[in-house]
Amino acid sequence: MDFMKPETVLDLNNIRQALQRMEDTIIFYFIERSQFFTCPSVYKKDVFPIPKFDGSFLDWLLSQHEKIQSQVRRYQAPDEYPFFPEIVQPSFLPKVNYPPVLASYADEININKNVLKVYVDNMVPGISSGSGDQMENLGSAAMADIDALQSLSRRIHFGMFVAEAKFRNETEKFTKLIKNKDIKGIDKAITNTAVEEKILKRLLEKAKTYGVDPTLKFTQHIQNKVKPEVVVKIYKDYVIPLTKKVEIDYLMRRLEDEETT
Ligand SMILES: O=C(O)C(=O)C[C@]1(C(=O)O)C=C[C@@H](O)C=C1
Repeated sequence: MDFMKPETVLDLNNIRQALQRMEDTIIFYFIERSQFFTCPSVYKKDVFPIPKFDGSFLDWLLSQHEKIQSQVRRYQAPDEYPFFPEIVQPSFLPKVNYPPVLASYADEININKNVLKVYVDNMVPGISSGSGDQMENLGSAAMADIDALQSLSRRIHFGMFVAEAKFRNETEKFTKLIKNKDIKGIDKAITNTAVEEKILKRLLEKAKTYGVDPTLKFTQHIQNKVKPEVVVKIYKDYVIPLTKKVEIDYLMRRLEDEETT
């Protein structure tokens, strides 16, 4: 996939390959996060006296990262969406002229608030090595969170490329569904159960393999760094449904944008 060549970005096979590659990244970041306890203090507001900031320690650290990363053009890339759009800064680097692939409103579709919430509430408890705070590891846990969150966000917002490719492949069918505001119909049209099942099967194998020291593979009582069933459940309950939400949010507005059609 090459963002300078739109035809490669709108090929559903290429998009699925990119999503498949992201599974590796996400599993490895979960493995990194699994070294630490849940560390609830990282996610609660007003635990630490952060100067001039209203939010949790993670909100602060992530927003500071985004502030810097925006200055090296991270959020100009069509596949990157910030958690704190209000903090994004202009870059001193020259602008990259990405050829438009997505509709002009794509930047307005940002479900990172949902991503952050399900990550903290539903993913962290499953991947952490224990419950409670480890005061000496708060920074390390939050840094691992940032990596995991950014890779999850990229995966989920990739739904827009999937949606655009599907719209172009079956423009008439989607135009009708969108005109009728038929959300259920759109949901059905974008769902491919066979693809989802394949993803979940592959994740189970990947999590089993990546989470074990290969030199211990043939010993008894091997311990996975992250429970493979937890990774599968996270994808089944949150990652895939949120990707579909992005696809639907994007498609519902697709007729606003005549130019890209
Ligand atoms: O590959 C697709 O067709 C997608 O829409 C992506 C995805 C996913 O999140 O992986 C979501 C919905 C489909 O049912 C299958 C897979």
